[in-house]
Amino acid sequence: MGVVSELDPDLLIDFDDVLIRRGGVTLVGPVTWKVELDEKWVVLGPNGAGKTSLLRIAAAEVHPTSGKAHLLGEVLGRVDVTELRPRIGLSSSSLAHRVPADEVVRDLVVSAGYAVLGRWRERYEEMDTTRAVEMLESLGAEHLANRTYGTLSEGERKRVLIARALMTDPELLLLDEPAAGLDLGGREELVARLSDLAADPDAPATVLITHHVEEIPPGFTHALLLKEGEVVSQGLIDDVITAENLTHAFSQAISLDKVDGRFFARRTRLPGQHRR
Ligand SMILES: Nc1ncnc2c1ncn2[C@@H]1O[C@H](COP(=O)(O)OP(=O)(O)OP(=O)(O)O)[C@@H](O)[C@H]1O
Repeated sequence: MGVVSELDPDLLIDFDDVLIRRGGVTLVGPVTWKVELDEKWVVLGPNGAGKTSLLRIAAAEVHPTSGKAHLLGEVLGRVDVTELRPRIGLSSSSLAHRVPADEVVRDLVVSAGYAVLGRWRERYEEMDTTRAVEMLESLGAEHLANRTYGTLSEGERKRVLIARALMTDPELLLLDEPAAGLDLGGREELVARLSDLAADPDAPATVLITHHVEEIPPGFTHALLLKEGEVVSQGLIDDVITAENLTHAFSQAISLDKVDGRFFARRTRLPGQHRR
């Protein structure tokens, strides 16, 4: 009798009580979380809440200490992660720091398909180069194709790394704090590009980590809010990103506005509270 897979192919992330523990300390979890094919998620929470730890399971970089993690219809722990990883596009600051300064942007993007960084050895196919330029175009960065990575601004680097993450036509796109370190113009440019991506029916399911509600691109559909490793709330974005939930997660009285699909948060001074 054959083994019938019970895994739903439309579920790209299917975590059941996943938890990561190191040295007796729980970094994140238990988290039960499902991300479907057409969903765009934001993972939000204070410093140290466990966002990157959770994303590292989704990137097949670490296995949970306990719980079950299904990724792209495969069971983490039973699948060869080297086959899984090309199906997942990842942009993170740890990756950004590993890129050699003299890497030419076009080669950096093309090399994603070969899972190499800082190695220009193969003669890449012309088709790959064409696709790399298309990916750069989709992030408004085609003019940077011939530049070396070390000469780019922070904002340009972020856009180039997202183009690289999209190069393999991944089923799942993971973006760890893509707007960190950007100035207002850079942030707004990136938010607009990610909003365009969210509206593209061919775009992969996406998970974006951020600390700031202002960085949530319009069109993102769902949110997961973490505090001290645990889920405060998760689900449709407007149900999760609320003043009440943010107040709880950030342990401060937060008021929230939504204008033209964008969120804006600030601390509310409680009655009788004076500036110190
Ligand atoms: N290898 C490790 N060993 C011990 N503790 C760790 C390890 N990696 C992370 N941590 C701790 O786990 C907690 C969660 O870290 P994580 O990086 O996932 O949080 P985060 O929400 O992404 O934080 P930030 O917003 O500051 O980037 C933090 O307290 C961190 O210090």
